[in-house]
Amino acid sequence: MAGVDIRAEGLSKRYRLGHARRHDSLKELLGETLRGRGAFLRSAPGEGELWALRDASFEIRVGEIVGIVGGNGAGKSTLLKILSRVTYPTRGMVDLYGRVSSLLEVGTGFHPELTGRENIFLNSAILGMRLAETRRKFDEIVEFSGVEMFLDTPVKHYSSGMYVRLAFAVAAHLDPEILLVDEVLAVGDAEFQRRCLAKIGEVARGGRTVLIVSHNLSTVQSLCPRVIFLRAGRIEYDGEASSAVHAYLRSIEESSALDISERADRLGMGWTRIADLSVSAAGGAALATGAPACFRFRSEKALPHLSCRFTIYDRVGQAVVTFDSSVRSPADVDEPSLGNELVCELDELPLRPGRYHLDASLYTGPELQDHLEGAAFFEVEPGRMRGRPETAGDDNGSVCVPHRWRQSGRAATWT
Ligand SMILES: Nc1ncnc2c1ncn2[C@@H]1O[C@H](COP(=O)(O)OP(=O)(O)OP(=O)(O)O)[C@@H](O)[C@H]1O
Repeated sequence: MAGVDIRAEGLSKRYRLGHARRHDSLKELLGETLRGRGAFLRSAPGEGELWALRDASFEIRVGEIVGIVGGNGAGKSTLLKILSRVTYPTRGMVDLYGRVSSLLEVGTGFHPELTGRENIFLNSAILGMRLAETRRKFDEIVEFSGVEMFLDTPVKHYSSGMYVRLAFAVAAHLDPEILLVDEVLAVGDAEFQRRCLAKIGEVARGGRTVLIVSHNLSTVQSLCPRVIFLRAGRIEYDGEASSAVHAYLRSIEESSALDISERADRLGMGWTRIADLSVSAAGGAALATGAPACFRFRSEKALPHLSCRFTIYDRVGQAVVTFDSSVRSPADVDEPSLGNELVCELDELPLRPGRYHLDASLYTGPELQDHLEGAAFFEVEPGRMRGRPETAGDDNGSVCVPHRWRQSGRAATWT
């Protein structure tokens, strides 16, 4: 049996509240800016303390790829920060038996005044690589990062995307024995994310140990045979990926039963928040495939440039479709009487029968004001899409698209 790479025992981390939140790393500051995390969630009101992580114990064996999932504020980043020694546990201990390379403090080892080229060497040295080894990997790193053109530019002039790409390239190419990745991948474009995921898979197949924090449940399930689900700082489930994801989705569903205004697991600036939302069919009927459906969001305040974006997920957490009111169509209607309500209407609900949930966000311009995971759960009953009966999702996928067949006519006798 393979040896142990990481052993954590009773890891706990306490933060003091009521003080300005300190950013432990540049990535944290960068990440929060990029993801629009505002002060409202992060600086919890009042004095006191918060246990971001409570009594977490686990072992990770050499060569395992382990996903870490959990809602906002569940303690995922705190756990990775402790493992990478960016921060220390209040209680408990962790043993690491390999060279760690982490992508949570992207560019922590980067010096802003130094060029990309210089930073590759600096970071490699920090990670314990020999000069000759770095030289050997240099071209590969540069090629992967896609920042060749800016290699001799100080990284302080890099966009956040370039920064992250170079940091990922360095971390992933330095043959870390343990690679820790914290959602950083969300920053790059789709093509870069695909390459990162492929690289992570390659690192893992090479017998390395990988820990990935992600909100993307399909990515986690496709990459990680084992998943740890954290809830309010505790390990709620540690085991096979789909069971962990189910446990996580169940917990989101429990939260969604709360009154929306009582939910604290939200992100964003908080100048306004989602006060209420409903998913309904026409005339009080049940939601059904191919039938009209209406998604209604009420914001606490009607701020200028308010927009709403929501993504519907199927029962295994796979994103199915996203709607975004800031992307305009000539079919949109401006209706001042709606006040602080945003309504998304569908003439034909393109979802196969099954259970779904949605994550919803409010923006003012580009600024994220509020984000709720599992803001609503709903059931879609069997129905017809343009007269054609649609069967439940499962292996057939979750969406159905209006379409027609052209054929000789003989097949029609089957129905
Ligand atoms: N430096 C800090 N000072 C005070 N509180 C903090 C600090 N860092 C984290 N917290 C709090 O600890 C809790 C866990 O935070 P953490 O970032 O680990 O959660 P997470 O699961 O990674 O969340 P997310 O998915 O939103 O990134 C949260 O309530 C957070 O507000």
